[in-house]
Amino acid sequence: MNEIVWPTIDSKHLIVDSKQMLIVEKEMFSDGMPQEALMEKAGIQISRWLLKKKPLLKNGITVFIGPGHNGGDGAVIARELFLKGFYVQVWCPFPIKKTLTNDHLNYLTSIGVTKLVEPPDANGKDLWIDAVFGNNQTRKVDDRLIKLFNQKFHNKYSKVISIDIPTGLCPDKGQPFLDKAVKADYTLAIGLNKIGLTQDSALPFIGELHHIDVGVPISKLSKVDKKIFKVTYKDLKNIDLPSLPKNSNKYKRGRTLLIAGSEKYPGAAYLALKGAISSGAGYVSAVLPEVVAESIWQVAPEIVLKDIMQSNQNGNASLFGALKNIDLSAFDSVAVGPGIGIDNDDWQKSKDYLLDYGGLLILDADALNRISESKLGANFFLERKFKTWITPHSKEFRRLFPNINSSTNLGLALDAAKEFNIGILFKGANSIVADSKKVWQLFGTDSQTARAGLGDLLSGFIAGSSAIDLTFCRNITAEYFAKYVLLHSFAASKCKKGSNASAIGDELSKLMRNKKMRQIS
Ligand SMILES: NC(=O)C1=CN([C@@H]2O[C@H](COP(=O)(O)OP(=O)(O)OC[C@H]3O[C@@H](n4cnc5c(N)ncnc54)[C@H](OP(=O)(O)O)[C@@H]3O)[C@@H](O)[C@H]2O)[C@@H](O)CC1
Ligand SMILES: [K+]
Repeated sequence: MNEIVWPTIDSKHLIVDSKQMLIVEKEMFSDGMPQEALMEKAGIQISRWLLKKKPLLKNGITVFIGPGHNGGDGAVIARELFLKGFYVQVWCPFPIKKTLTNDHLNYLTSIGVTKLVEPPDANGKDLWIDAVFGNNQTRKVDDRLIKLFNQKFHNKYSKVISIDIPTGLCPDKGQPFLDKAVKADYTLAIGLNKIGLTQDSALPFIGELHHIDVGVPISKLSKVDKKIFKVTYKDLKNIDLPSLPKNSNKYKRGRTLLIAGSEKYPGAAYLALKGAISSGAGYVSAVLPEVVAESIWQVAPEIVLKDIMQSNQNGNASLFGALKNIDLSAFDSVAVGPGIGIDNDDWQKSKDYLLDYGGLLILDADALNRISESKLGANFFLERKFKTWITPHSKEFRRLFPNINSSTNLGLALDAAKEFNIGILFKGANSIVADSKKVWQLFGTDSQTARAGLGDLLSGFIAGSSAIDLTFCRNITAEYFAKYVLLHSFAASKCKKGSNASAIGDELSKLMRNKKMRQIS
C-alpha cells in the first residue's frame, strides 16, 4: 500500500524548479533529441492550443520575442498562426542572443510577418503573447516593458498570454524579481510546471495555468530527486478509498478521538466532530467542554463522550484532567486542537500523554499555538517518536518554526517536514501537504476553503479518515493526508458562497458516501 503513488508520475503532475527543468532538457538533448525539434514541438503544441480559442485571435496577434529560447518559442508560434491566416506582428524589446531564435525570426520576416520597430500600442485589440523571458530568467526586467504589458492587461481590451513563465516572475519563488512582473490572463507552462507558477504568490500574475506537453519521457521524470506533485480536483477520480466490509464491527472501522472545544470556543468542537462523522469512521469519540457535552447527543448521537474537560478562568480548556484518565492506545488516531484555547500550565502537564501516544497524532490550531508557546517549542515533534501530522496556516507555521527560512511556502513546508519528521498541511489559497520525502501542491482549488470553521471541520475529517485507513495499513503516508485535504476542499467548492462550515460537513458526508458507493458498484 505504501508504494502507491498518487497522483501518477507524469509531466502534468510533476513540479520542478528551474534547475531541475534545465537538467531534464539537457539530458534529452544529450540523448539525441535535437534542440530545434523540442522548440518546434513546444511552439506547435501552443499554436494548437491557441487555434482552439479562435475568439482570442480574431483581432490579430502581437508576439513579444525575447533574446533567448523563450523568444524562439514565440517565433514558432508567430509563424504557425501567420500560416493559418491570422494577422501577426512581432516586436523584439532586446537584442536577440541565441542563434536558433535569430534563425526563426529571420524566417518570419522573410515570409511577411511584420517586425515592429517601436513598441506596440497597449490600447489595441490584438492578443499579446509574452515570449520575452522564460525558465532561465534570473533578474529584474526593464520596468517600461512590464508597465506596457500591465497597461494592456488592465485595460481589458484583449488578453495577454505568457509563454512558460510571465516575464519578470521568478520561476522558483513565484514572486517578481523586483516589485513588478507581467500579469497574464493565461500562462502556458512548457514541458513541466515550474514551482514558482503554483505558489500562492504567483496567483496575481499567472491567470489560468495550462500545461503544454512536449513529451518528456517518464524515465527522466522518475529521476527527478525531490518529488513535488501538483494535484487538482481532476485527481479526485483516482483516489481509492478502502471499502470497509459491511459486517466489520465498528471498532475495526477506524477509532478516533477528538479533543476539541472550550467554554470560549464551543463551536469548534461541533465542527470537528461533524468532520469526523462525515469521514464514515466507525467509532468517533470525544473529550469535550461541558457546554458542548451537554447537548452533543442532540446533534450527533453517534459520538461516544469519553470525558469532560474543565475550563480555566479564561474559558480555555484544561486537557490534563481528561488525558490522565484515558487510554489513548485504544485509538487509531487522536486529533487535538480546534477551539481548545491557550493554557501553558495545562500543556506542560498534558504534553507527555501526547508524546507517548503511539498512534497518529493530529495537531491543529491552539494545540500548535500551545506548542509554540511552550519551553520545548517545535522540539516536541522530535521528542515524539510516532507519526504526527500538523495543519498550520502561515502565521501558526511562523510561530512554530521561527528558524525555518525558505522563499516559498512549499520550501517552508518541506524543510519543516524533514527537520522535524512530521507530515504538514500548510494552509493557503492553494494548500501544500508535505512529508520528508514528497510534497503535494494543491492547485486550482477553491479559495472558499478558507471560510470560517472549515479548519475545524478538516481536522475532524482527517482524524476520522486516517483512523479508517489505519485499519488497513498501519503506516499511512502523507499521500493520504493530501487526499483528505483535497476531498475536503472539493466539498467546500461544491457549496455556495456564504454556506457555513456545517453545510460543508453535510456535503463532505455526501461526497464520501457517493465515492465509496461508486467504488463498490
Ligand atoms: N522546457 C522545455 O521543454 C522547452 C523550453 N523551451 C523554451 O526555452 C526557454 C528557456 O530558454 P533560455 O534558456 O534561452 O532562457 P530565457 O528565459 O528565454 O532567457 C534567457 C536569456 O535572456 C537573458 N536575460 C535573462 N533575464 C534578463 C533580463 N532581466 N534582462 C535582459 N536579459 C535577460 C539571458 O541573458 P544572460 O543572463 O545570459 O545575460 C539569456 O540570454 C523556456 O522558458 C521555454 O520557453 C523550448 O524552446 C523547448 C522546450
Ligand atoms: K514569458
